[in-house]
Amino acid sequence: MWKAALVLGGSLLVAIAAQITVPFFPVPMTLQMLAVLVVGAALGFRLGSLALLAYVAEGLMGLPVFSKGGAGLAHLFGPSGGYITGFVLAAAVAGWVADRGWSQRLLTLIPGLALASIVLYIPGLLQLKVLSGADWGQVWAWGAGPFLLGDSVKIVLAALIVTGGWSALRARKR
Ligand SMILES: O=C(O)CCCC[C@@H]1SC[C@@H]2NC(=O)N[C@@H]21
Repeated sequence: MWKAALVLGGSLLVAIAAQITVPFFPVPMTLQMLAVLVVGAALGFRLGSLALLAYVAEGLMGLPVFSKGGAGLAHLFGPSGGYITGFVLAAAVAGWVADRGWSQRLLTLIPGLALASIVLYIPGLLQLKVLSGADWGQVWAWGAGPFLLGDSVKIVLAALIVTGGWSALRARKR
């Protein structure tokens, strides 16, 4: 029961983060990546992946959980939809990293979350490339360049939130 609550709670966190946007074209700046990394690293591979699969299922059922209240197959296969596929993969990688005990220390979690973020970008950029037919320079300028600095901050923030959360839990148990 509590596992279902964690999965649904994780998907809700990503849905809320999707509504905090800065309108870049054709891919918006959002807080989803921060939420995805926190959910994956906090819940681990199995529950983290399930939370993001639940998120995608909610969007496909018509709930306005994607960026700017988006939903449905058209959004998933639209210009920013590849990143949504990437979110599932990134949560899985962040969870895999956590399952190895690397979410206890910033020194191991930050590189792990950076790897998850690279994995997130692969389907995002590939889908943008296929849909737009633009050259890779343009795809990079639309889909990666404007976000690299902000997303680096999100990686560090996510690592601070997760390691801080575990420290607080350990302190309470003592
Ligand atoms: O439409 C959606 O719901 C997905 C939006 C994806 C936005 C991507 S995630 C990686 C990069 N960082 C951002 O802040 N925006 C893009």
